[in-house]
Amino acid sequence: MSALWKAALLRPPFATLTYAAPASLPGEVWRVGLRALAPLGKSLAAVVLVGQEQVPPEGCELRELLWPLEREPLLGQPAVDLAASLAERQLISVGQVLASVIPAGLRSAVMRFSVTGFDFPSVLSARDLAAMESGALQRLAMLWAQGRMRPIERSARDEDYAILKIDPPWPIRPGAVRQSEILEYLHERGAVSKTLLLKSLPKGADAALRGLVKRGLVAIGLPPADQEDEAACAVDVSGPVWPEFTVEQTAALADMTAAMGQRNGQARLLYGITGSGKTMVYLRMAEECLSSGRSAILLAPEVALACSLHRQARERLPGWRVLLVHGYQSPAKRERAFREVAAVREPIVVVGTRSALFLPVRRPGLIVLDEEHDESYKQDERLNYQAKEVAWVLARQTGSLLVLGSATPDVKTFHAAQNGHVPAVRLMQRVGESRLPEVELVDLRAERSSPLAPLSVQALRETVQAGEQAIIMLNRRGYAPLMYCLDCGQTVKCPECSVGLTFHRSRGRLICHYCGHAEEFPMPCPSCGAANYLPLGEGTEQLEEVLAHVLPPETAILRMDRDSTRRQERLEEILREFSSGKAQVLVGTQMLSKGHHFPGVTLVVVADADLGLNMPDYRAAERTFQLLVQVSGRAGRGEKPGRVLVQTRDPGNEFWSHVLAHDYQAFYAQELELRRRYGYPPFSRLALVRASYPLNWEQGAQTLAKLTQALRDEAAARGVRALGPAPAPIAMLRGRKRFHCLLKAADWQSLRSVFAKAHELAPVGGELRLSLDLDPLSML
Ligand SMILES: Nc1ncnc2c1ncn2[C@@H]1O[C@H](COP(=O)(O)OP(=O)(O)OP(=O)(O)O)[C@@H](O)[C@H]1O
Ligand SMILES: [Zn+2]
Repeated sequence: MSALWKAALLRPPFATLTYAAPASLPGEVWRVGLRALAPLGKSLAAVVLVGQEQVPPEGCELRELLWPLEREPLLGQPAVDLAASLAERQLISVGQVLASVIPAGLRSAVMRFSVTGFDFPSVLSARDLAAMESGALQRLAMLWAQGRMRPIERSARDEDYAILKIDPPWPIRPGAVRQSEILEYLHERGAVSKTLLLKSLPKGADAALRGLVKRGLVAIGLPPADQEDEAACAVDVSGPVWPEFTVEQTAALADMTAAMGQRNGQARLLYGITGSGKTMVYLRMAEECLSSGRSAILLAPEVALACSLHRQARERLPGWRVLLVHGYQSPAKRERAFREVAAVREPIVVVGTRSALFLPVRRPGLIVLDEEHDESYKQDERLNYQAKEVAWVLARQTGSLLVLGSATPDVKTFHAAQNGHVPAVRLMQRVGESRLPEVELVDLRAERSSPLAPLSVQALRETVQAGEQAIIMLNRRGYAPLMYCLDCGQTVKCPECSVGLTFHRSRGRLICHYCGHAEEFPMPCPSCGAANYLPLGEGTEQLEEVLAHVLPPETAILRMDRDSTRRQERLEEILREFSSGKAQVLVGTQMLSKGHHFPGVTLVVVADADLGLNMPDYRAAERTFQLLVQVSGRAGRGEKPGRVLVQTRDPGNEFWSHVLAHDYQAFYAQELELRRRYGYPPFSRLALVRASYPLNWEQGAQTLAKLTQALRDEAAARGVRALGPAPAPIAMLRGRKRFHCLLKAADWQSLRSVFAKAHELAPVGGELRLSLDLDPLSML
């Protein structure tokens, strides 16, 4: 009997089906990770071979694979194993995982082959093959073996992108509705493919777009992320000059290099304070790894940080191939990267964001996750995963070393380090002369009207007058988070979500930060029709305005938040202007806390440190601590010492003492005690079942009640604690009512079983959406 293969479908229903290898081709052709054409119903589908099978399926006809889509498998065994393990964890099929990680162009069954020999036409399509008799297929197989039949690779075509060139307010006629629509659209989403843009907007957008291009408001071309990569690759790199490593760096390198050399899948926590030279250690490790003949994967939580890491890697590792891969690149670019990684045989360096873990890197030896505590390592849309876990699985499967680096490790990671599961390597000194800054609390309670206390204003003035730089962080964009109507006492809410609309003054709009709903402002109050508003609270836009008032008039102030950096060039411009010292003051959201190295900064002000602390979330304290340490770490990185002012309305809170002392370990000890007391991770496994249904769905309450019962019964039977379902903190989002049920258990398996069972018992109609978030990061 011919061999049987398990093949994962790369399109719905994403099932794994068993096929027989056809007699026409020799058995060696078929290998794990190979893409192939397989018959499915009356059509053809692209599949990935995920393993062999011993027993034929019962009760259905066994069909044969048609033809391989490539000579060498696109995916190696590690990539297939990784997909399989993630599928198991997320209760989905391998095909679903593979379909999410393989670029679209490589999932298609529409395929052609070039053929030379016998009397075949020179080009054969997949359909032609499907229609052939076995004799013809056998002749083709001879050509395939001789390399005279090849798949025709459709090289991924670069699409034209529409790119916004100017920030609002835009110089267009008030009546230019179409143009305004295009500009708003691009401002909301960043660069998008021209085809998608025109498809999403009403007719007539084409002409309007041409008008905008002519006037220089919009450009058509490669997306900025692709341009950036090209620019970095054009940089002329000279030989690496490694600095002399510090004693701590040397010890860290020695330990981790030894662990990497054992090739048995170990992990290390690189716990190093801000500015202690962690990045330098990663790069040196990468060089070591490449020299030993294996590839290195270096991940950063955000695109801007990945770009910066990529530049440094290119500088330090000349002569090696260094690839940048992240989610803002165009599909064509990502497809090329995927093919390139699959094809190269020599060791390479892949730098990127979380999705880069799924590239089919052949022989990884080192996987680094910088800023491992960052929440961006978890993906919650489409395919759910936590990159840290995926990386850990990959490291064990491939015998690589996993390095998790942070100044403020995830409490769970540090707990694992304390228990000896993930040995910790420490860098407790800053490199060179720089010292950690002094942190002081500023009591904001007496302050009624200004977002800045007199002490902070004074410090800012002194800094600017001394020719030094300051950073002010306020983790809320826009002008004011709430618009309060003085006549009726209501605040303006999003019609689709149970949250207030944020006033964005420069755009003249009220915007929902959750769904993007926008209203022109000024407008009459939706409740009473008056127009007598009081903006409540402050956002970065307002803070920028306040600063312009209180600082000397010649002070140059920059703002960095999601609104001011919609255009990637603008983000780089801001970073450049600030690092070059052209501007003295940088205001922004948590975006500015991460990774950037500004040696001229001597003062950091945290405008509202209480913001994150009061979130309804067991991780609120951890998240706030991490943010404050990161942003404090931006001060005093040069020769001059730094100062950090933390403004709070709750100065008595014990939490601050750890921030003032930069004492991660004291914070950790206190936090761990709380987690133990309330049974939160790392002392339990947590999952959030999210359910939602449309506001006007009549069977909603009843269906939810059934689900609730099923969840509770199953949880009780398995010793899992179930809290809820209760309305979510954001009880309505995009017109859907939302409910949460928090599950706590000792192990992941029981959580999964409870969810699976509930799913089964309470059949989910089309209207009720149900999802399982394992180890949730956000409880909103
Ligand atoms: N051994 C060394 N000698 C001299 N300079 C060094 C050394 N190691 C690192 N540096 C420099 O010190 C600065 C900070 O190093 P690096 O960016 O690696 O720190 P980090 O720990 O990653 O900081 P953060 O966590 O704040 O991002 C960089 O400019 C880097 O080039
Ligand atoms: Zn909304």
